[in-house]
Amino acid sequence: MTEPSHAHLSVEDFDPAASSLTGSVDPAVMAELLSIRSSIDNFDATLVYLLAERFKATQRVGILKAKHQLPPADPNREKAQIQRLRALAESAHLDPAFAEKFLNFIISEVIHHHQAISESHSAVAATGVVPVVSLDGQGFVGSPESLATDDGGTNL
Ligand SMILES: C=C(O[C@@H]1C=C(C(=O)O)C=C[C@H]1O)C(=O)O
Repeated sequence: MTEPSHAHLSVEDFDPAASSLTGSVDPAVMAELLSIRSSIDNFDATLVYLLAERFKATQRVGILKAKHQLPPADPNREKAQIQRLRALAESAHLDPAFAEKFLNFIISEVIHHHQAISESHSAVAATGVVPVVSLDGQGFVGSPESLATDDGGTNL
């Protein structure tokens, strides 16, 4: 049986030569394909790091909003961001519709995080015992003591 795609694997387990084409393609073509794929793998790694940093920043915004009872979403800010991203995409020869969809996808995830932070924050204010949802949505981090700090216990 093959591993389910969500099984926890470390970076070292990645096989850059994994392919459904192995053995059925001219070796020179395969070599060129693998060479281009190694750049794709670097881009994908960079995207993960960039997204992680962006979510760290938006988590700080979420904590600030929760502390000051501000709404999770800011539609006018989003409109301005989308206009800018569409213009940047055009100048970079990237499909602006794709850029908009991608940004909206990320923003909607951020808003979910902000709602969760806000709910945790209100619950802690009321009871002093509800922990904070982790950034990856896989569980909880922090405690009432850590929430007393500006970074929600994340050391941001
Ligand atoms: C991060 C913020 O919260 C939300 C998420 C945004 C984003 O991911 O860029 C933008 C606006 C808000 O709807 C913010 O208000 O700056």
